[in-house]
Amino acid sequence: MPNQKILALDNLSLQEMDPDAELIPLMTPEDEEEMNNEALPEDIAILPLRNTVLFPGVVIPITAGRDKSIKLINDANAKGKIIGVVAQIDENEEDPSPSDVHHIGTVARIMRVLKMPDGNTTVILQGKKRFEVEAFTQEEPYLRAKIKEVAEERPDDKNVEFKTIVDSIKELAIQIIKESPSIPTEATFAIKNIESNPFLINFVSSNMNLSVEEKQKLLSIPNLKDRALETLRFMNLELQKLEVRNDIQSKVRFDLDQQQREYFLQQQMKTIQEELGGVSYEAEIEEMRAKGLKKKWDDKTAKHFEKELSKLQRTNPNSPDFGIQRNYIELFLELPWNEFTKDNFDLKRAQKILDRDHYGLEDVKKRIIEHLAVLKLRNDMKSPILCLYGPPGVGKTSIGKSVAEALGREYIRMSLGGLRDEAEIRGHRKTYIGAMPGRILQNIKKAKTSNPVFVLDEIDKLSTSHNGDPSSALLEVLDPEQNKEFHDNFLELGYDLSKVMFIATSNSLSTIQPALRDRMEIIEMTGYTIEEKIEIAKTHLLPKQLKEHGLTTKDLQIGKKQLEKIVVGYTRESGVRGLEKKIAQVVRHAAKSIAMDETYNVKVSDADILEVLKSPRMERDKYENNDVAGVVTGLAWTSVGGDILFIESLISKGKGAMTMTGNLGTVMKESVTIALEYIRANAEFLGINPDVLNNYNIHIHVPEGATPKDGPSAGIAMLTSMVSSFTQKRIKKNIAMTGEITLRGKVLPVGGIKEKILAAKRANIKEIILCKENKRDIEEIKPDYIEGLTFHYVDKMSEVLDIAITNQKVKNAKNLESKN
Ligand SMILES: Nc1ncnc2c1ncn2[C@@H]1O[C@H](COP(=O)(O)OP(=O)(O)OP(=O)(O)O)[C@@H](O)[C@H]1O
Repeated sequence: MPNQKILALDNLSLQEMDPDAELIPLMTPEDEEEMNNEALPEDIAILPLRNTVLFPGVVIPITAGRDKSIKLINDANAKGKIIGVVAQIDENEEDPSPSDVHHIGTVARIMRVLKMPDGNTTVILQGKKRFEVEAFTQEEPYLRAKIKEVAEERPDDKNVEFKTIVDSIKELAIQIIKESPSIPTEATFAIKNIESNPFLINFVSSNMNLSVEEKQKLLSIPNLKDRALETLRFMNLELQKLEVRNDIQSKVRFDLDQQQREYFLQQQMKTIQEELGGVSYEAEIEEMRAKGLKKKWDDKTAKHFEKELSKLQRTNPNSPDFGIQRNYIELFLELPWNEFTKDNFDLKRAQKILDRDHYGLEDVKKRIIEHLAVLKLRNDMKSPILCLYGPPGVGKTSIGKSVAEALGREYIRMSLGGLRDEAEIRGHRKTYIGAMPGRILQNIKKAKTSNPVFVLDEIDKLSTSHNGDPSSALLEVLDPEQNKEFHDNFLELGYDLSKVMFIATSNSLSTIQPALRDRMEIIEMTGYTIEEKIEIAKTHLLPKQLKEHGLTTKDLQIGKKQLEKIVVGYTRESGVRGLEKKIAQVVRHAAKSIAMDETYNVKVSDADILEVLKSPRMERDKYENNDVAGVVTGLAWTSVGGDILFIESLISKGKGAMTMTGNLGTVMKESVTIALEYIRANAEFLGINPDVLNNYNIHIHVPEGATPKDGPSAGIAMLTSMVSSFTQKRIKKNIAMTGEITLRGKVLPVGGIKEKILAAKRANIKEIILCKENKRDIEEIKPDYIEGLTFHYVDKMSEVLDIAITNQKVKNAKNLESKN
C-alpha cells in the first residue's frame, strides 16, 4: 500500500540533505525512459534490506542502523549515490553474508540521507533497474558484487490484455484504498496520476501488504504482463480480506451502537420526564424489578416479566399505555406464583371441624373426608371437582369454608349467578380501555396463595349471551388436564390453577351445562326436617347470631319449643337461611332492648315471638281433610326444596269437556289428558258410569294459580283426583302421592324424592304412594326422617286408586246415578 512515510516526510527533521536531489514520488514515462537508458555499473556496493523489497521507480525510506550499512551509505553518498539493494532472506540475520540475501535486487539512487534524533540514519532511496548478482566481490567493510541487468520483457502498450490488467490494477487499488482504514484517501489521487504502466505495477507491488517473500517473488518475474497478473491476484486477495474485516467490524459496531443508542435515548427520556411531570418512575420500576426477583417464577414467566417491565420503562408516563402497562406489571407482582400453603391432612381434625360447623349432613361429610383422603394419598389434586347440590340454605357454601379451614388453605368464594359474559371469567385483552383480569385471577390474587379452596357458587345460574359462553371458560378452569395453563386474556400467559381445590355449589342439576356436570362429582344435600332445623338453630344459628350482635347466652335464650314455633310458623324452606333471619330478628330485638335499657325477657316466650315476628304466616302446606271429592295431595319439587301441592278437580253438568287452570306447563297438561283418556278407556272397571263422562265437564285446577308448574310427577295425583270427582268417593286421609302415568296404566318413577318426603312429613302426611322403582330413594333416607311414614310402592295406576280411594262417598256427594 502507498507508504505513509512518504507522505509524512515533511515532518521529519532534516539534518542532512542533498540539495540537488529532488523528491520524485511518482515517475512519469519520460523519467522512466531516462532511467531505462541509464547504464548499470558492473560492480556495485550491495545494501541488504531487512524487511522490504525495492521496486524500480519506487521511492522508499529505509532506516539504517547497522554499522556496515551506515558506512556503505556514507561512502556511496559521497561518491555516485548509486547502490544495489537486495532483500535479506532471513530478516533477523544481523550480518548477512552473500548466501543470506536474494540474488535479484534493484539498483537504487540515494535521494536523501537524514540523521534522525534517535541516532539512526534514514535514507530515501529510489529504485532504478533490476539486477542479478553474478558474483560477490567483497564482504567487508560491506558487500560488493558484480552484477548484470535483468532484462524486462515488456508487452506492447497497446496490447489489449495488458491494458485491461493495468486498468483492473488501478481500479482495485482505488477500491482497496477506500476499504482500508489505514490508507489516507489522498493516495487515490497518486494512483490516478500514475501514467507509466510498469511504474504503476511496481508502485502497487511495493506498497501492498505482502510479505518480503511475496514481494521478492513479484520482483523476480521477468515478464511484465505476468508480474501484472500476479499483482492483480494478490490485490484481489487483499480486497477480499479487507471486505471480510470491514464486515465483521461493522457488525460489532452496530451492536454497540444499538446499545449506546438505547442508553442515550433512555437518559434523554428520563430528563424529559423529569421536566414534564417532575416525577421519575425509574425508582418505582427498579422497585418492581426487585420485587420480581423474589417471585417464584419459572423461566418463561420471569423472562416475560422482564420484557414487559422494559416495555414499561420505555413507555411515556403521560401516555394512557403507561397506566395499562403498570397495572399489568402490578398484577404479575400481586398474583401468587407457586406460593402454596401446606396442607393439613389430619383427617380426624378435619372431621372435627366439619362437625363443629355443621349439624347432621353425615353423608356429605363422609364424602368430603373421603375426598380429602384421596388428595392426601395422591397429593396431586387431580381428583374430581366436587359439586354440592341441593336447595338453598342447606350449608353448601359454608361447608366449603369448613373444608378450607380443615385443610389450612385460604378460602375464596365466587358467585356465578347471572354471569353471562365470558370475559368475566377470562378477563379482557390488555388493549381494551379499562381492561382487567377475569374474576378467577382476581380472586386468586385476593387469596394470595396458589392453592386456595375456591367455591364456585351457583354454577347452575350461569347463562350464555352474545358475549360468549362463560361455561366453556369454566370448563377450562375445572378440567384438570387444561387448568395447568389457564388462559386469561389480560394476563396473556398461562396460569397454573391445577393446585386450586374447586368446590361448586348448585341448586339444580338440570340447568348445569352437561359438559360441566360431567367434570364434577355431584354430592346431593337434601333439606332438613323440623327436628334437625331446631337442632341447627340451637347449636349453630343462635350462638352465631348472639355473637354477631355482641350478646351471650346470659343475655338471651330461646328454648326448643320456641324454636319449633319459629321453624313451623315462620319458615317454609328446605334449608335454614330463613330461619337464621328470623332468629336474627329476635336477637336484634333483645340487643335493642339492652342498648336502650328496656326490660325484656332473657328467656324468649311464645308471646315475645308473636310480638317480634308478628302473626305466623298462613300454613298453606298443611294437609287439610278429605271432606271434598277430587282434592288430592301431590308432592312437588322446586329449587327451594320439596313442597306439597293440592290437585283439585270438579265436575259440572256439560258435555264431557275438560278445562285446566293453575298455570300448568305442557307436560303437566299432558298428564291430565293421559289420566282422562285412561279413565274413559277403563271407566267400567274403575266403577265410573260412562254416561257421567259424557254428561259432565271436568275442571282441573292446581293452586296457586300464579306459580307456574310443570313436570310429569303429578300424574297419579291427577288421576286420583279425577276418579274421586267422577265417583264422588272420599280419598284416604293423610295420604300424598307422586308418580308419572302412562296410557298403558303404568306408574313411572320420579325425582326429588328426598325433598318431597321431607315436605310431606312437615305437612303431617302419614302415607305416601310412590312407584316401586323409587323405593331405592326411600332406602337412602335416614330412618329418622321417615319415621311415622308409610310407603306404598306401586306399579300400576289401578293400584294407586285401590290404595287412595275409599268406598265412602263425600259429604254432599252429587248423585251421578240418574241420567240427565
Ligand atoms: N347443617 C348445618 N349446620 C349448621 N349451620 C348450617 C347448616 N346448614 C346450613 N347452615 C347455616 O345456614 C346458613 C346458610 O348456609 P349456606 O349459605 O351455606 O347455604 P347454601 O346451601 O350455600 O345456599 P345457596 O344455595 O343459597 O348458596 C349458613 O349460615 C350456614 O352456616
